Amino acid sequence: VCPVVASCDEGTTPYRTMDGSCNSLYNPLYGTPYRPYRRLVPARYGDGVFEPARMSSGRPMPNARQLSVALFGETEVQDGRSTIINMQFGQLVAHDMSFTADVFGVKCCPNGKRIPPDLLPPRCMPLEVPPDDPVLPLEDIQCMSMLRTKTTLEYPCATNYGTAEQLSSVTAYLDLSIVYGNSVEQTASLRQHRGGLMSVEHRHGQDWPPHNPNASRLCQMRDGTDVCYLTGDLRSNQSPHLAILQIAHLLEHNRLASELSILNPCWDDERLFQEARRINIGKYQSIVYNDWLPIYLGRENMLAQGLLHKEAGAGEFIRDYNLLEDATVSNAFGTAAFRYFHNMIVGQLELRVGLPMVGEAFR
Ligand code: HEM
Ligand SMILES: [Ca+2]
Repeated sequence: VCPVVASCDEGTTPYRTMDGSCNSLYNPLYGTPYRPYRRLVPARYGDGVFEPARMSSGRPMPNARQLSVALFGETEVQDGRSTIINMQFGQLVAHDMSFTADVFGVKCCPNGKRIPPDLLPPRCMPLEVPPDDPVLPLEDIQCMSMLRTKTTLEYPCATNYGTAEQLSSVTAYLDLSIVYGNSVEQTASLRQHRGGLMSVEHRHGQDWPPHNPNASRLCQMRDGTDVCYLTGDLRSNQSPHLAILQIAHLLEHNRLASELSILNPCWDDERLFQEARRINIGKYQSIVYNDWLPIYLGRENMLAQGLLHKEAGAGEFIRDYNLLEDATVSNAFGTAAFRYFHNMIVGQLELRVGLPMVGEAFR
């Protein structure tokens, strides 16, 4: 079903929509799922439309793994200041903003073993491991699974700009879509529909996200005691560290909804849900902008760029919302810039639970 242009009757709801539509009344679809990534510079495909770019000599680009090893090596550098949570919170933010549609689901290099080119599934472009690679051949890994994603060329709903454009499947806004999902229907399936609460399972004296009904497909389950959570984001089981942050934001929603219901006994389920969601998102955005981003961008730089403001006085507000601003994530940001943080992942992390394809791609 193709997304229809939302009609944003002002005043119908004071809350963020679940799919991010109507944030900008200038273009209600800015930042909504299943739209092409924005481009900072024009695409440069080999054939001008879809084929991978080539060097000016016409030869294929150098092997990406070879470049990675040559440029960054395989060393571990301990950070004297930050713990793993700095990296981990970033992954949560990344998942809130970007998820390339159809990036997973096809194995292009099963268990690290090469598939003969004529048997490769469509859209597969596995990355060959160079023979002199210092790490992967030791584990008998011949290649890494890489899948070219679906683009506007295949997706009938998206505007076709003539060249292939990749699509993001999540809201670009920092709206905790990782907790609440990306559409009205998805959110409805995650809610209890009473007391404004999100669905949870009570085990060992504590609340947890519900079991994922697609566990066998989505998670590597070693045995019946392994868990695979249902959250707003398909990637939430990728590592225990990521799952913990998903759980924290889910439980904070239910804590807020419960507190609000005591303070406001007349509020119905919808009001409690939306008000708790609004506060939860506000707190999270405050952490992103006031605490997390300054570590990397520098508070002074953020102030200079208008990403932060000098503290407003009591009762004062900053009104810098610009409805002409397109919040859509750019391809360069989702594909390159924001993955810079992959450099910060400590080498010995094990991805015991999680999407099998993710574990494989990451190796
Ligand atoms: C244990 C930590 C992490 C693991 C195992 C991991 C692994 C992965 C994998 C396998 C992908 C998909 C690769 C593909 O396109 O085929 C990916 C995508 C991505 N990662 Fe990470 N990552 C981690 C942490 C982070 C962090 C800390 C950030 C940023 C702060 C980040 C940002 C991104 C972004 C922006 C994408 C692209 C998402 C999309 O639009 O589809 N990741 N990561
Ligand atoms: Ca989002």
